[in-house]
Amino acid sequence: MAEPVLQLRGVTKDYGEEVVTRVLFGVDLTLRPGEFAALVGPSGSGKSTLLNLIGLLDRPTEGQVLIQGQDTSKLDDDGLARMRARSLGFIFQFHHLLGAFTAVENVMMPLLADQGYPTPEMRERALALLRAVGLGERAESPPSKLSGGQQQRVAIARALVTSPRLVLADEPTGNLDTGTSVQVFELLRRFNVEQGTSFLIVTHDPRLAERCDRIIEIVDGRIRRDEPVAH
Ligand SMILES: Nc1ncnc2c1ncn2[C@@H]1O[C@H](COP(=O)(O)OP(=O)(O)OP(=O)(O)O)[C@@H](O)[C@H]1O
Repeated sequence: MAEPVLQLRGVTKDYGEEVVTRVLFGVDLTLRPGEFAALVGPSGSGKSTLLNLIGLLDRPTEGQVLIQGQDTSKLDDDGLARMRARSLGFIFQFHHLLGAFTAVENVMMPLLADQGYPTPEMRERALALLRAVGLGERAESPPSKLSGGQQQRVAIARALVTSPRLVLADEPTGNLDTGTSVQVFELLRRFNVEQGTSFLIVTHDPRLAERCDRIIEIVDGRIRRDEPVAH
């Protein structure tokens, strides 16, 4: 069987120093290449905390996070940053596009972070992604001239420009109306099917969760349910 893109082994997370609060309790989770999974659960249950650990933005108190088989607890901060740039893509509820740059420049940013200076190939790659999300004509527009759904499509192009093996999406449609949400969601699904990219999508919307192949539910810092969705 193909190597998992993600493995969590006994991951716990505590916050605070004098008063310690445990928010994740020994979470085990495996995601395989091409999986399209929803992460659901009540507010405060630990979804964002878990996503931050998987995204290598924070370290677990105990346990291990393996990305493509590599134990990330062995990496220093530079190693984590490289792993993040090479293997992971991020999509947030609020897209965090940079207002002073055009759409295509925003999409190029993760490539720049890796290599340091822009090249014509980077621009071509970013344009190809913008065309793939239906925004080839808007490449030179600043984010402020785009609708909410268009801005989120630029953010998706930016997340995918490095061909990550795993994309982490935190409420990617939380800020959009229902029709636009479905369009944005279908776009993620298309990349999943066409490129085999794995997705882990935090959502509060049960209808969107039901469109995924697997639903992982977290309650009070523990996985309470993890099952496939019958389509
Ligand atoms: N930096 C922090 N310091 C202390 N406590 C924190 C910190 N971040 C989160 N928490 C606490 O950890 C728990 C889990 O929070 P988390 O943001 O992971 O939940 P969530 O499931 O993502 O919630 P929501 O759906 O509302 O975004 C909450 O009780 C929260 O108050």
